[in-house]
Amino acid sequence: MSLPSSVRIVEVGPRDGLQNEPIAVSVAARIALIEGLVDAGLKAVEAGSFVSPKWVPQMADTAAVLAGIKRREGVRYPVLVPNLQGLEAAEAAGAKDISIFAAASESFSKKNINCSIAESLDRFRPVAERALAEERRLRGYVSCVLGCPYEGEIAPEAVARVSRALYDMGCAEISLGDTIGTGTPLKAKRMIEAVARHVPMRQLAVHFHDTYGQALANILASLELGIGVVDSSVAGLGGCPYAKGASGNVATEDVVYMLNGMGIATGIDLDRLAKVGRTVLQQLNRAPASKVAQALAAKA
Ligand SMILES: CC(C)(COP(=O)([O-])OP(=O)([O-])OC[C@H]1O[C@@H](n2cnc3c(N)ncnc32)[C@H](O)[C@@H]1OP(=O)([O-])[O-])[C@@H](O)C(=O)NCCC(=O)NCCSC(=O)C[C@@](C)(O)CC(=O)[O-]
Repeated sequence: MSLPSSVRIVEVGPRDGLQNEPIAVSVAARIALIEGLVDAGLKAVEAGSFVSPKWVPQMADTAAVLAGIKRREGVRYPVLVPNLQGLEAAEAAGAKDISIFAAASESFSKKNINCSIAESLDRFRPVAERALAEERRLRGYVSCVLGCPYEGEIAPEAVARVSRALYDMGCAEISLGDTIGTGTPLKAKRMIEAVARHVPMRQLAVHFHDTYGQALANILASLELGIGVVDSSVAGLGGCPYAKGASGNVATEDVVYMLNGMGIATGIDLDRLAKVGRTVLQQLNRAPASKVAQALAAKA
């Protein structure tokens, strides 16, 4: 079994986590969350999204969040944009890292961004061209890679087609999203193998939600294939407002604990991370989804 010596974690809590919370978190608290995560050692922290506030009100004020954080050398603060309007707002806010987001399921694409997959790719092409011309780093997301809340099973080839299209647009990294967390390890492996026939493995990231408790097993299976980038969310916050029943992303605490135990470096201080998680959970008035966070809280 071959495993990487280090894994790069992309923290998505301040975006994927908070976008689904019924309690709106203040700009000051969003800034403090991002700063706390960077203090804990995270080198990529998704800061928010420039989407329609009618669709996702929790992400309004992302410009104010970007204006408020002290940007640190060597840390990336990616933001999601769905169209040129979003890119313009991201440019004005000084975002250097842009993420575009498509889906492998037609129904999910329509529910999430109000257009078909083909229309979304046509919409993303000029966004990608402009972002790259401005020397911004581009990340692409593919949602519903292991199942769709509206269509059920999704064929690995459908995921590969959309991933390839995003790669051809110049995405430096493609994140494969198990939006509703229905994936299991062997299915995850088959899907990644199909995508890796079109996109180099080193440019793939995995993004598992933990709805069915399969995320860590899926991550381990992905690492065995050569994946080196994992998305996760502090305290297991998260979900997608357009994927009913989708629970949180895999908790960053759980991923770091597992990787620490396997001798795989992440550069993250688990105790500091868990503290950041406890603070945000207090603000949201919620219990942690993370088993590791619960265990550490019991000891704190
Ligand atoms: C894509 C649209 C905008 C289409 O929405 P639409 O209604 O078709 O857009 P439109 O172009 O017809 O414009 C309608 C209104 O939206 C405004 N608008 C248009 N664009 C923007 C923008 N960028 N920023 C701010 N406002 C915008 C526009 O100005 C107009 O305002 P009005 O004239 O009515 O006042 C909408 O569907 C949308 O914002 N969707 C975002 C949904 C979203 O953020 N979902 C969560 C992120 S994806 C995810 O979580 C999955 C992921 C990435 O984590 C991976 C995984 O786990 O699967």
